[in-house]
Amino acid sequence: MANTLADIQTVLRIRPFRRLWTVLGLASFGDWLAIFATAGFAQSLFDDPAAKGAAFSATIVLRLLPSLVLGPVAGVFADRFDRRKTMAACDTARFLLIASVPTVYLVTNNTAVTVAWLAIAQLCIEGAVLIWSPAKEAAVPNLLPAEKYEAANQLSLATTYGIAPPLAFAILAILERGSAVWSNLGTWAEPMVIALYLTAAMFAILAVTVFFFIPEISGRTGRIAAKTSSVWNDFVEGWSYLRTSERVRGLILGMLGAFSGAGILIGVGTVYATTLGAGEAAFYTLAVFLFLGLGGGIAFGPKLIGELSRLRWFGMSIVLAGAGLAIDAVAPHMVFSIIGSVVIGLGAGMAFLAGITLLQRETEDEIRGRMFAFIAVSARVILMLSMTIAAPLAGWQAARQLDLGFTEVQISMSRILLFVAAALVAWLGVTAFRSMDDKPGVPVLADLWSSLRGRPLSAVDPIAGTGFFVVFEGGEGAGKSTQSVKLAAWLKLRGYEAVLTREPGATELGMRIRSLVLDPAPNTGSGDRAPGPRAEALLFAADRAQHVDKVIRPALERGAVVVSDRYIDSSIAYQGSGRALGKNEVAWVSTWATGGLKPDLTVLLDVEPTAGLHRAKAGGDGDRLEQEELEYHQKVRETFLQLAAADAHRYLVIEAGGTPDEIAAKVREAVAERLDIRTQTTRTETGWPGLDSAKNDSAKNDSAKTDAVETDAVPEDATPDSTDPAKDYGWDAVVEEAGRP
Ligand SMILES: Nc1ncnc2c1ncn2[C@@H]1O[C@H](COP(=O)(O)OP(=O)(O)OP(=O)(O)O)[C@@H](O)[C@H]1O
Ligand SMILES: Cc1cn([C@H]2C[C@H](O)[C@@H](COP(=O)(O)O)O2)c(=O)[nH]c1=O
Repeated sequence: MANTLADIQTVLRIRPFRRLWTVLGLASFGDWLAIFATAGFAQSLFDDPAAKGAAFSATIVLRLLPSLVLGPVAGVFADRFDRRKTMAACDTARFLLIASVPTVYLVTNNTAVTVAWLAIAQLCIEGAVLIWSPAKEAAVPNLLPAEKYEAANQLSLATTYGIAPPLAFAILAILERGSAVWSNLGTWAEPMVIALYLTAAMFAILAVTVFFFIPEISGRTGRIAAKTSSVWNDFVEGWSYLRTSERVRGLILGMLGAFSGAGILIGVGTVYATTLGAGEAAFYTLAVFLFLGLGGGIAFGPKLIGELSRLRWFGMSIVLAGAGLAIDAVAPHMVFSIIGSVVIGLGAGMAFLAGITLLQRETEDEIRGRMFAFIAVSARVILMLSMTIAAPLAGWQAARQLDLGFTEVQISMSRILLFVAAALVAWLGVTAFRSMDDKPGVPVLADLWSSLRGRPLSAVDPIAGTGFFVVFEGGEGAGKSTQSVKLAAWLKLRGYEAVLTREPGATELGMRIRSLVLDPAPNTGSGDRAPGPRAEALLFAADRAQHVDKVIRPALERGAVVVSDRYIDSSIAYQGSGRALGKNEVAWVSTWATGGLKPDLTVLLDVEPTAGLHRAKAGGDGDRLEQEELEYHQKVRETFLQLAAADAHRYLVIEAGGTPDEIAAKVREAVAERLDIRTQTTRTETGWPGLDSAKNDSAKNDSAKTDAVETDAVPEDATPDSTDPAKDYGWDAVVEEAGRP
């Protein structure tokens, strides 16, 4: 998934996209030229410096205003009409409008008329942009396979924000510098007049290119031909879609959060820069680093995060931008502010790229235009609002010095606002993460770390049922089999469907694997019959994959309580640590093998290895692993204890020196407590007949519940299926245990 230059080359080899990308490049270039050429042209109409400044900002503001009026319906155009014709029509409109501005000036030679027309033209140009952009964004996915969207977006963003603006500025600079030469030719040769005609010509070329040379843009996967609903219905449909799609809502929320942070940052920027005591240029320096971070995030983000889920990446990037804002808020020195700005840029750039790509992927063709329009408009409104609120507030109240001992920090309103922005952005990032997470239950940092190394943790395969999964772990002879049987018998007697199982060897395939890995002294003949460490790890993982697929998952889906003698932790301890293959590596293989299935409770029976081995071997030689050195078993024990300490909630550690019945009582207590929690939360949704009947029984006779193991018989309908090795395992012992006086 991580993009390389090769991905970008592949994308450019797709002809319709290559043409659209060229169009996009020209359009962005034209847009930047149009913005600054019209603003520059407005300035040039006045001599007074104050009027010049006002004219410049007024033209920019005029461009933002239409989004408030036209914004809500702009996306409807993109979804309702042929996108190619919509784009060509908008380009034609931009050509005519931009060309009209210098023409009116040249024809009337009247400043008032020109200014009035300029204002009208500006409003209309922005209207055209508002309709053009969502049509373009929505068209991209129809020209490319989904896995190429990200590379295409990298290319588009780099063109729009990296190549087009400097080119536009360079053209304007050349025109200004050369004005001495061609201004003698007449008013028509004034730099900004030429710039506007040049821009207009660009849009004429675009209209022709889009209309005649990229027919694929018209090709829709949606239901354009059958559209009969009204514009109003389309508008309402866009809003309803937002309400129903949690992922798209999370995406939009996250993006708007990032824009509000950006607005506050821009609003307080200049005042904040003064608190750093780094001179006038501080603001511009920070802006440069912010944009460097932004470009870095867009260009290298996908490569950096490797295989991380894009849905997770989006939320994380926004939180990263929030962290950057927090760094800026507390930075005692310009160097820290620069670091903060780079971090903000990185986070924002990656969030922007991930956001656009995900929106293209997650939204259906017929609604996509409205979603892009919604983002474009809301982003503008939020940017304007946060800037206008933050800017005047930033200067309110003088800054105070805070002495930290090693350095002094200025506490000012601008820093407080930055902190508010940081908290807001981080909160929205977390909210977006939660509502979009495609790997619930998979630890975030471990997933990030594994993804950076090219091995993302697998998403947990969901389980439909409400079963409960208990695992016994521990070294050799710790008493796992003894306790598994006792627990299964106790559960059966309470009316649960208890499935007693083990690793390795709970399935037919597993039995074969068991003899492959455990049979002692296989080093006969060529001497390579004993599995090497990696083969051993993979054999245990293969046994586990089969075990989960054929025994554990189906049982949990039925609502049974699964009691397993060993599971993943044994691999982590014996192969990861004992064989020194790496605990994380081995855990990753097993997580993949099991689809991320974790036990609800792991009972670790901790036994000193010498004592355990003595019990387990019972005078014999033991299996291949039991024959390992004592040091090996010490490492195994330590690893089990470390695993338990790292997740205390999921583990019950019992010192295995007590009598079997004492240990069994502790296990029962822990299981009963957890099963009660489970039933309280899930019973009304799904029911759990076994448990319900047990509960009813216990309501009738509470004392019978505690004495059940001693007095009840194993229910008849719980007879195991003799063709299934998992059910055969230990069954006789369970029956015997249940009938024990
Ligand atoms: N609490 C205990 N105290 C003393 N002996 C015990 C205890 N629990 C089990 N044993 C005995 O120790 C031996 C090994 O017990 P068990 O098979 O249950 O252990 P295990 O952990 O499953 O062993 P393995 O690792 O070989 O599978 C058996 O003979 C059993 O009767
Ligand atoms: C699941 C699993 C097991 N082992 C080892 C641990 C024991 O030595 C044997 C199993 O014997 P038991 O009498 O059935 O307990 O296999 C392992 O090394 N890795 C594993 O993942």
